[in-house]
Amino acid sequence: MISTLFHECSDKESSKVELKSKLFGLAMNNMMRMIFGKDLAGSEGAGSFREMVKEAHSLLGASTSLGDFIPFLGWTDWKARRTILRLARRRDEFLQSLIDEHIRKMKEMEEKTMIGVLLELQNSDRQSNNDEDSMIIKPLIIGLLQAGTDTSSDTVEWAMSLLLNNPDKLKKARDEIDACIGNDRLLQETDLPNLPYLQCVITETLRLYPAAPLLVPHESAEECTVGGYHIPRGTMLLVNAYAIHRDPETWAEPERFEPERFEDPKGEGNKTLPFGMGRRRCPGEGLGVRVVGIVLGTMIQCFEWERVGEEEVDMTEGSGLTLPRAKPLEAMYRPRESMLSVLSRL
Ligand code: HEM
Repeated sequence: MISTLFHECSDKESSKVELKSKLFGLAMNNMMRMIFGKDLAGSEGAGSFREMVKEAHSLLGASTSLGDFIPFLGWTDWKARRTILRLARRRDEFLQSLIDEHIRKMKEMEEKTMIGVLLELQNSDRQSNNDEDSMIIKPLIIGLLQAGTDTSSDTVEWAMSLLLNNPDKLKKARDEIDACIGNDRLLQETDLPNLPYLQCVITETLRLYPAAPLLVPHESAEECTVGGYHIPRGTMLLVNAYAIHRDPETWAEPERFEPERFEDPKGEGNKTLPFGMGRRRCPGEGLGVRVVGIVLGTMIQCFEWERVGEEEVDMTEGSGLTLPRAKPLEAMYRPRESMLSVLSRL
């Protein structure tokens, strides 16, 4: 993405870029490379799969189904149910074609991929049959693509929006990167532990804009009491991370973007839960934090970023299972003079 941004802009003057589609494409390709060992950039399937992920997240938002709140009105959701089933079929066909292609090419492939390992396990288990395995492998991949793409890309987009509205924080993050890495090479994963302020920016972004604002709906396995409320078995439970993260009883000036609140481990400390908690906590947290750190850090390291106009970036939120921006982020950018030699080698 950095290389594309560099080659798409002019050397000296600022160019305008719409970041959402670029960031989502990057997250998607990243996951695809891990799962299938190949980059789907520009392929016909990749574009439509992106649309499918977006559509699924907007349909699966906990607040979009009336029947979840008033069960006898469940029939009013018939249209959404039909759309979800159609979407599931399309997604299934797309993934099946990738799995079939992988099986055909598997012998020639040198690198191990996640799908390769799963298919090998399938072959070594004589008890299994192909249909049953597809029923395990495909949902696993869908879960990863669904959970691991726009969560990361939306977080980078929100972080950049916040930084554009707070140029002093953007400068502070850039100064830290320059001091730690310099301008002779690109930021790498191993640099992240040495960039505490960048980490604070990410934590503060996830506090204000948690990628899954109501986490993922859970169901009580047993009858229980929570905060004095009786919860029958089988009740859908939503955790409002968004409200917890902005609770004025917990946070000083909760609406303010203040990465510094996480600098002091004894300060407001880690009272956020953007990845959930307990056994169903996000298993992709480590990967998500690294991907967001590398992408955001490299964007800050390589380019000067500015708002498109004088007015602040509009921070209106969209809806769905995840928390996208209502309008894709547009920004002005130009390569940093000091990074030109690194960028021109990409
Ligand atoms: C900034 C990035 C991310 C955020 C903020 C995030 C957040 C979350 C949250 C809030 C949950 C629900 C936890 C709960 O209900 O208690 C979740 C679940 C999940 N996440 Fe993430 N996630 C991110 C990245 C990823 C990545 C990169 C992957 C995969 C590679 C991933 C895979 C999953 C899976 C498979 C689940 C379902 C776990 C289960 O149901 O047991 N996530 N994530």
